Amino acid sequence: MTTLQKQQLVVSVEEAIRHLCEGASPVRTEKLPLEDCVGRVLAEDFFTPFPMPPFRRAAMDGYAVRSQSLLEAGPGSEVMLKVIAEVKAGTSKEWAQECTVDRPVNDRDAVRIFTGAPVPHRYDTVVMQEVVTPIYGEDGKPLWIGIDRPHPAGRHIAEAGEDLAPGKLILVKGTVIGAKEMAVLASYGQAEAVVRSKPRIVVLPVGDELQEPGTALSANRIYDANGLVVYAFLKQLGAQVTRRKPVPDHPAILANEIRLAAEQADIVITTGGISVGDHDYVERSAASAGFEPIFTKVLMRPGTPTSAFKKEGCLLFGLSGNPSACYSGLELLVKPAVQWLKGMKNYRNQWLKGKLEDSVGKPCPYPRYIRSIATMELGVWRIAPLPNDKSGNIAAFAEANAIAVIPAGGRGAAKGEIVSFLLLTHMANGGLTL
Ligand SMILES: Nc1nc2c(c(=O)[nH]1)N[C@H]1C(S)=C(S)[C@@H](COP(=O)(O)OP(=O)(O)OC[C@H]3O[C@@H](n4cnc5c(N)ncnc54)[C@H](O)[C@@H]3O)O[C@H]1N2
Ligand code: MOO
Repeated sequence: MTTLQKQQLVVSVEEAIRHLCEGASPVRTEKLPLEDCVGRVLAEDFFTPFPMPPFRRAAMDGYAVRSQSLLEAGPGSEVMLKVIAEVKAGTSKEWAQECTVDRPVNDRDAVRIFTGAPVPHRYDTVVMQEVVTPIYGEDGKPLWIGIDRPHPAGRHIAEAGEDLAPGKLILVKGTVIGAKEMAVLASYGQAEAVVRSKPRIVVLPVGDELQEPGTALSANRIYDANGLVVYAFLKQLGAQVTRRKPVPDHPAILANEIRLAAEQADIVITTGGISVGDHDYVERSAASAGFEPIFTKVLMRPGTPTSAFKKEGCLLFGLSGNPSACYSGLELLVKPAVQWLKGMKNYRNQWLKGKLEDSVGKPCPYPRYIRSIATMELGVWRIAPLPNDKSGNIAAFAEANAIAVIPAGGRGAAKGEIVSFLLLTHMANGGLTL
């Protein structure tokens, strides 16, 4: 971190994320019914408590037989086996064993069996009913079966523990619980899981010019877009979000709002009022509310004035008021920090590589994060930069599905150059609305 002058703490995006995570710990944990754990982050490792499957079971509907009985079977020389019992899924293990107990080793017998039923110890293979010729009794049940081929031991049988041995670490803490993870937890009969609580976040849009949506727009004023942008973004990340009405450009009122928000939140996010203008009060009000700066300038454009502060267990982000810069701050900085607080092991953004479809001429002393459309063609990501991508505009970022990075320096980037990019948070690419 470079200290340019008092209170100007300049960081790169990577350094900003490191400082944010170093200064904050994952939030509280709670025990919840499994149904309420979708999208939550597991707070404890999960070790398998017993073998899976828990017993030796049939994987097909058919007949449990001894492979030895079929050694001489072949086309035209069927081996006939007597069907001595039937075992279906849910049958108690004891009953399945009892039904074949004390039979002479060489007897040619079989047990009618169904998928998921325990395989009696006597038998080492299951023959699918499609390859068996049954002779039925008066009750419609098979009395004898003819089989015209040998059958290797173990076929169509799932051995106890073949899927998972007991004591195996199968879900590590920090895993997000989705349908796949439910397969493990539910298969082991877990009714509850210990998960991280949702981070509590308060959003404070700042600016005298801002009006609430739904009111008639006065001259020279604008609607508060960022309040809802930040709210929606954080909901997609699975946070518990409260959106406040716009706060005026007034240092004492803003300091009080920040103080009140910090009492109820793990993160407070302001938008606007963070630059160098006479009426930009976020930094001063944050200090009055007892916050220490973590950084006050980020080497990125848009969103250079993005700042972060901390006070005890609370982080405060000062995002830019320009909607596109505000959104960049959310994707590049707020998202990894929120995911860290959620206790996610993969909290960092996943950067990909793609080929620029157009040159980007505008030189910039900082890395430029441009809104783009990323498409995959023949295994290669292609990045089309969107026109009119100004920090104060909304069209380009509303249309974009990616942010690509043009490296710092006077040159920009040429068409065909390989650049890093990030797919934007969206319901369709991993966001969660909870
Ligand atoms: N002399 C300088 N001026 C500026 C600099 C600079 O370095 N020197 N930096 C510029 C850059 S870069 C940015 S980004 C902006 C950031 O300004 P703030 O974060 O303080 O934001 P505001 O000035 O309050 O507002 C900027 C712009 O965004 C509109 N806005 C604000 N809040 C909302 C909202 N909730 N919804 C929609 N739009 C909003 C606001 O009306 C302004 O038009 O500073 C530059 N200035
Ligand atoms: O950093 Mo500002 O967001 O370029 O416009």
